[in-house]
Amino acid sequence: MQLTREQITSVDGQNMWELIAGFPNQWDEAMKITEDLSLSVDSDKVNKICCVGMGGSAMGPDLIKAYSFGCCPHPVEVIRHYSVPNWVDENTLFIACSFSGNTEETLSALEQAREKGAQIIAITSGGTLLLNATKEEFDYIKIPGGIPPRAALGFSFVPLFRIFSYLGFLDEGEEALSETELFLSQQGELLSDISDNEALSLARELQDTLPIVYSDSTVMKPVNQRWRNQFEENSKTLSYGNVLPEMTHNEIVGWEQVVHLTGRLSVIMLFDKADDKRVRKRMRIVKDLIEDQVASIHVLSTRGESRLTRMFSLIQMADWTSFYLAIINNVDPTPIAKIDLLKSRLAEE
Ligand SMILES: O=P(O)(O)OC[C@H]1O[C@H](O)[C@H](O)[C@@H](O)[C@@H]1O
Repeated sequence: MQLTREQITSVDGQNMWELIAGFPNQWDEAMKITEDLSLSVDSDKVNKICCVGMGGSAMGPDLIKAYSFGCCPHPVEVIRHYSVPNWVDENTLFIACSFSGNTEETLSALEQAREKGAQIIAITSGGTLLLNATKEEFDYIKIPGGIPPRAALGFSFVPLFRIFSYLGFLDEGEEALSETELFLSQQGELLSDISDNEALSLARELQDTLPIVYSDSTVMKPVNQRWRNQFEENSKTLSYGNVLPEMTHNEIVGWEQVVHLTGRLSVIMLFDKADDKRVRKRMRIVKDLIEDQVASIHVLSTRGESRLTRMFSLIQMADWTSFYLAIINNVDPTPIAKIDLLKSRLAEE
């Protein structure tokens, strides 16, 4: 059954539709903002990279970490906390990512990294982070503001791509950025056709279930995480996930005692052509072993040529699927009432 425009506009009060549909343009804008990037970081000194960010602003760092897994010569760590690890020092490239520039965990971690003499770059649209960057004169990339951080993934990821590329840490270049932009426009056209599209059909099959997302643990790990985060923030639907091979050493056994949930769980398996072959085989076996306990099981494969395009092909699918699930659930995808409530309670103490 198709959706109507009226159905969408009556639920999507703050126009998440526009943001998801506008993602390819955002990608293009982010490429333009960062095309003449120049940094004062001393790349010869850098021997490890530590990124900090929370929620939607940790997704860019997670993606660059996974994307550069096979080519970056240095370890990359992503911190989602007030504190930084003891190893952060003057040879650490420390990238602070906060869309608003006011997230307390990110600001606290940044302060510690400053004290330890790390080389700092900030990616933000404003707030205290931008203020600190200008006052304390560390490198920053200013991105446009005014939208929910999770809808600003192009603005948070492309600068990271450009930083890593500038420092010579990547094996794919500009052509991967352009291929991704073109791919996102073309796939976006298909996924925004409300008469019938893949994301909408998937959302319908997921309705009234708890979606569980499985994937390989290297390149696809943050893509897996994006699916869950978007189900949670956009669709207001609890989602769970895990990565292979690890889950085949413990979690798979847990499927023995979920009889009371049979029919209430759905599984999404994310595949990429570069997945480890043994992991791929494990994934297929897992599918066989759990198939009769789930409401539905969906195998999704990345599309496109470059690793970058492939990762973002399923990110865009996640964004649209979570959007449609929100509309089907009759909830506005934009507000995040529970996070707002939590923040106001935190401010009381
Ligand atoms: O990007 P920031 O402004 O630092 O925000 C990070 C996170 O903060 C809040 O919890 C928002 O509700 C999240 O959606 C967001 O991703």
